[in-house]
Amino acid sequence: MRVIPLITSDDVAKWSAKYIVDAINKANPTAEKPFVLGLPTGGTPVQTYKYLIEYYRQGKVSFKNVVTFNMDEYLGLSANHPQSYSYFMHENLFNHIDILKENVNILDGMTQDIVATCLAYEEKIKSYGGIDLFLGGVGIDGHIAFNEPGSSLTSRTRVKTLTEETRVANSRFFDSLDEVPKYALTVGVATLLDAKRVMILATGANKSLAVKQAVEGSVTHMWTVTALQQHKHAMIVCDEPACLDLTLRTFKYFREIEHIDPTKEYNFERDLTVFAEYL
Ligand SMILES: N[C@@H]1[C@@H](O)[C@H](O)[C@@H](COP(=O)(O)O)O[C@@H]1O
Repeated sequence: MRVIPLITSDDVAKWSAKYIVDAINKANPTAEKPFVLGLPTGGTPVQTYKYLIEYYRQGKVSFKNVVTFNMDEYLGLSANHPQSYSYFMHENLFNHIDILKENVNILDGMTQDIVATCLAYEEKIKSYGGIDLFLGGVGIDGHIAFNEPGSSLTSRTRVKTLTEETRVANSRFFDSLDEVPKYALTVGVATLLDAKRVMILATGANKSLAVKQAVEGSVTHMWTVTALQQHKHAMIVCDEPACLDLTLRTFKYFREIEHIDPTKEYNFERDLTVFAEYL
């Protein structure tokens, strides 16, 4: 696993946006062979999306030949509900870039046939030859997408019951806790592990235990993010507060190999060139 312990949450956003842009450009996607990008919602990726929009506006990237699959959606919220993940994605990214409507895939929270919807999602991902890069966040309890503690590490897209902790954490986006849905559709841990690359963003001290488990803990379904230890190209990009629970040894080790020196300005261009083999 590659751990990139940056300084600020803005560094995390810059780093991840640059990585995504470079990956898309390097793939040189076409309509026949698009770049397939997995995407999350939540507070963490918002700044990354802002930088992606900026790159697009500067003409440094096009999303015309990019196909996206979002990782999850609340069950019972329609696409135009302001708290639905579909609404979030359009507001924060899709409405501001040149992605084609038909290339955006988000699970239907209003589906009448959950099993068929989830199965079709997996099939559609497969039809594109899999996901090239899955971007994700992490919950306080170490969940990825909505794979709550105890989720099977071999799970596929399905419906999940949300934990009280997740509902409380996500209630900040709703008027009250009662309004937070109790269920969600989500890609499974195995769906994530199938992606060619997975990049998890973690910012803020409330994510530090999850980061510790992900990097130093053992693989366990109680912290589903730990499954990434079994992935060939998994990355965790974090700010300093999110690293608070890492041992100093681990922290220094990754800082050193990633050339991150807090006394100097981080050179985003250089590092992505140095690590071009990862792209
Ligand atoms: N299903 C989402 C996850 O995909 C996200 O990673 C997590 C953390 O969100 P935030 O970035 O707001 O902390 O929240 C939700 O539970």
